[in-house]
Amino acid sequence: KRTGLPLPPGPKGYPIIGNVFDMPREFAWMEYDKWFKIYGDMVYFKVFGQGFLVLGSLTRTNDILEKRSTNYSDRPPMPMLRDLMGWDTNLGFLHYGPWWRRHRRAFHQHFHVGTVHKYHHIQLAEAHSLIRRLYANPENFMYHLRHAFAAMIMDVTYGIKVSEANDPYVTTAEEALHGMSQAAVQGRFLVDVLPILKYIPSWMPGAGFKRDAAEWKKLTLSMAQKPFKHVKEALREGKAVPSVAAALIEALPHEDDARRTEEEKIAQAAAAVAYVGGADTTVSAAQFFFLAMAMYPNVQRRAQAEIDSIIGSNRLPNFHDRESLPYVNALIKETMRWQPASPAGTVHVCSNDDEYNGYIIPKSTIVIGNTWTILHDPEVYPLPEEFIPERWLKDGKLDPDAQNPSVAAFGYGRRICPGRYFSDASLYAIISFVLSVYTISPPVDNRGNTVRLKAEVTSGMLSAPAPFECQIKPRSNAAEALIHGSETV
Ligand code: HEM
Repeated sequence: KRTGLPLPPGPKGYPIIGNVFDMPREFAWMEYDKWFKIYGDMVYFKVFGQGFLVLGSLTRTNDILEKRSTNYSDRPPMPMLRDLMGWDTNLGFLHYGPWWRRHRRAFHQHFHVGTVHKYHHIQLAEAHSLIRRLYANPENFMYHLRHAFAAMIMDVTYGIKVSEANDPYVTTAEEALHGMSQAAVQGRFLVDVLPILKYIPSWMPGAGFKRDAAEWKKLTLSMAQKPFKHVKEALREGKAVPSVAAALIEALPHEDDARRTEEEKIAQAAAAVAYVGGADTTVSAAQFFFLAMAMYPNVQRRAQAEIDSIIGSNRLPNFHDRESLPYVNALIKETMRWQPASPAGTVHVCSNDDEYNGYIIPKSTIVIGNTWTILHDPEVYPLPEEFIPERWLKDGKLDPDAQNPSVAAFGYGRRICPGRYFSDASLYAIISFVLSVYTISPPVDNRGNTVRLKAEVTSGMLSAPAPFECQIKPRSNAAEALIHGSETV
């Protein structure tokens, strides 16, 4: 209140505890969506003195998170994750500043829009393995999608071909990610509210969180160190295959150089974050695609008709075909919009007191861009709950004026997802292959009736479809031949 300006509007709270009872515990993005209808498109609330500002329109995210991004690109302190569980080198959690910038640069040089084409052959090969696995066990499609993305990212990042099941690198990464998602739930660990607790000895009663954190930390470190070490050794023995980690290691200063240790730390972290950033998000988007196909058969038929007319049934799609498949591209955009994997984005922090539109936004306010609301704005996307790829098309082509889901789906400002181009290509490979050879349909019950599927999602930091069943059947004999064939590109 130093400037005399008011705080933005929001639910009235109690002294000291603030809005602790209003703060949504589950499906926060839906709750915020309701608040915008009451308080307007920016809502401020406090929990134990910590201010939160939730933004509910593209105008607000553009004005605040994009145009003022120098002041809104920090992350909150996360004592449990960062100080105790070893996630302090993760680009996504780093405080904004020169150290973050160095990590971001290291990552960006291997995942920017002009370079991701180098990984297309890996993405196509893994999409092919996916359609083979779907043939063998279609009921495990959710798992197969996870495996497909893990295989893509491990090959691209480390040149490691993961095994079909129980791969040690993948198992460690998945366990580390599980620990991270547990600790990322706001309010789950008291140490995140009272950071001083991180100093209490592990043996003390009530310090169970420290013992848990120590176990999780082993996984976090192992996830980053082991595959990186593998590449270092392969390089030393002259056996390394091209990979992001190999390129990062080869660009390091000489072993005797004083800068080496620090640069190597950055290289190791930049490689590891690819799995962390991409796994849950891209996989969730691919799973939503399966759900959409099972719910919207006409959309699926139209996409398949396009593929059949452009590609025929004697080969699988490749990246050269992409421009000629506007409907498939529209379908990918609609997947990102319909059920965004990150519906409440990732929190940003305001570094210095700011004034905006007659309001004060105090330093340290946690700012949330509510992606769900932006991508479900009925003025921009009529019937937002429905899956309608046609909304992205005009005269049979992608409509350049349609508001792209990437205005919100990948976050905002300087922290916008640097893996978005890789993710988009991964989804294209998976979606175009699956549509070419399979028909996805809803399950049937014991009496042979079709089960009506609904778009039910999980809650948490990220959103994925709640477990569902569907039928996945080859479209024809020619499709079966493609599934078992060896041709990919
Ligand atoms: C559907 C797929 C994906 C979605 C929806 C998604 C979404 C996001 C979001 C919302 C953020 C936070 C942005 C912000 O703070 O405003 C983010 C950050 C990040 N993403 Fe992604 N992402 C996806 C795929 C990927 C992939 C495949 C990778 C790696 C190859 C990746 C790597 C990262 C990294 C490293 C960050 C942290 C950036 C930073 O804090 O500076 N993401 N992503």
